[in-house]
Amino acid sequence: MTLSLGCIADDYTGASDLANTLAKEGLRTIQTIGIPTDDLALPEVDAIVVSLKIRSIAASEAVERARASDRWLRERGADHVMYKICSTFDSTDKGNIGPVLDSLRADAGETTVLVTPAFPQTGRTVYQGNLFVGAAPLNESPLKDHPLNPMHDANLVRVLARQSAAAVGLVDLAIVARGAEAIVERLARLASDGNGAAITDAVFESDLEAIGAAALRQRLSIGASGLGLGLARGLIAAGTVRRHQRTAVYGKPVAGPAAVLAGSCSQATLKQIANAEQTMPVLRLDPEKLMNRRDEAQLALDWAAERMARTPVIIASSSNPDDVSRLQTRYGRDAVGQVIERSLAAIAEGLVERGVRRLIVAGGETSGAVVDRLAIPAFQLGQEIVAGVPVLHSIGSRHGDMVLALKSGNFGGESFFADALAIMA
Ligand SMILES: Nc1ncnc2c1ncn2[C@@H]1O[C@H](COP(=O)(O)OP(=O)(O)OP(=O)(O)O)[C@@H](O)[C@H]1O
Ligand SMILES: O=C(O)[C@@H](O)C(=O)CO
Repeated sequence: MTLSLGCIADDYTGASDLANTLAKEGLRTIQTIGIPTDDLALPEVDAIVVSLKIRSIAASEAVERARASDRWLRERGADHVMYKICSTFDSTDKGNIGPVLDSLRADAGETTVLVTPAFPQTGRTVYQGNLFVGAAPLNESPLKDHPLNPMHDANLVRVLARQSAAAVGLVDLAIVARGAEAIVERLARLASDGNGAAITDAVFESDLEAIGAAALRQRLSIGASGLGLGLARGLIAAGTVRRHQRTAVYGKPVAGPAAVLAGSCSQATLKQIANAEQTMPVLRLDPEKLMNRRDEAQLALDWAAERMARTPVIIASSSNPDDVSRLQTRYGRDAVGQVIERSLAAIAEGLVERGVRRLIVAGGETSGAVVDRLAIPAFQLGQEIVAGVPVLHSIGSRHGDMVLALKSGNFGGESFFADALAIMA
């Protein structure tokens, strides 16, 4: 297999979002969970998205895993590697976007790396280096209350400069609007001024096409799904990849009970849970009890077992920002995140042991914990449910064929869970 594009995603929902975009644009794409073992049979593809769970771990470990994935992808022929970050630039002053950028840039021998989290389809745009979520600057959006990485600054030039060892410049919209050549010239100028990265404005898909064409002149780029769209269109326009029709469904339909697990505390997920509560049973886990009682997961499984032969069930730890911060003050942010992720992963395993084969998970960290526990090695891309969330068909799962949807916390409309279950039926 010779890859035309290699991608490394810093979380699993982000990986399926990017893989969905690439598949939609005509690239044969699969999502792997980490670096696959040599014995995993993979189909012939144009792009692989290696999913890592490195958004919120120690920077040194994130760097090590990203570098190993980068080496693996390049050994399989990928000339260009995209590092997929969140469209809301989820990170802290310690990283991990800056440290990973610095190390991948050094490995690729690049001078100034193009960075853009813009993804206009989901309302993420960048202007004068400032990230907007819909109409709100990042620091006024719900991301200001994120449980792991609250975002308090919309100016990404500043945000990235705090994380990266190198200086950070800007390719502004006026330059992007002039096209790929103008972007390449600006990057060369920023390189000669000593910048290691360039936040790049983008508002419309045409901006992303110019950005993709410019990025492909280099060996590395960093961004969200919008950048993936630009790279895919650039590869097809250059004739490097032939456009393939997306195959919507692989294999036989998967039967068996369906369940939803939610660990995301985003406003979008909270609304989706409230909406689903009108039509299906929802178990709201008590996070305080999850922190203290070992049998809480077992109780949730007993609750689900009584219902899931008749109806899909939802089990959620999600709370509003005030409750999240109370819990974190009491037990510490990392401890809370990890204990709840572990509990939801244990519940996922118990559900699958009881026959669940269709599973929706809300939240990137939560999805990482669940998919790791289920030890699913890779996914084929199925139908798109909403922008950024595809149906995923397991490859090589020890539980037999499964279909999953890994929903980024902020994605999807209020009826997402019912809509997804209908498509996954
Ligand atoms: N009630 C709660 N109180 C505090 N933390 C919680 C609670 N429920 C879940 N968590 C933790 O909050 C974090 C949510 O992160 P996760 O990545 O799953 O969702 P998200 O950030 O909304 O999604 P995405 O990364 O896809 O945007 C997880 O670490 C989870 O364990
Ligand atoms: O880019 C996004 O917003 C998502 O794919 C994501 O990474 C959320 O975890």
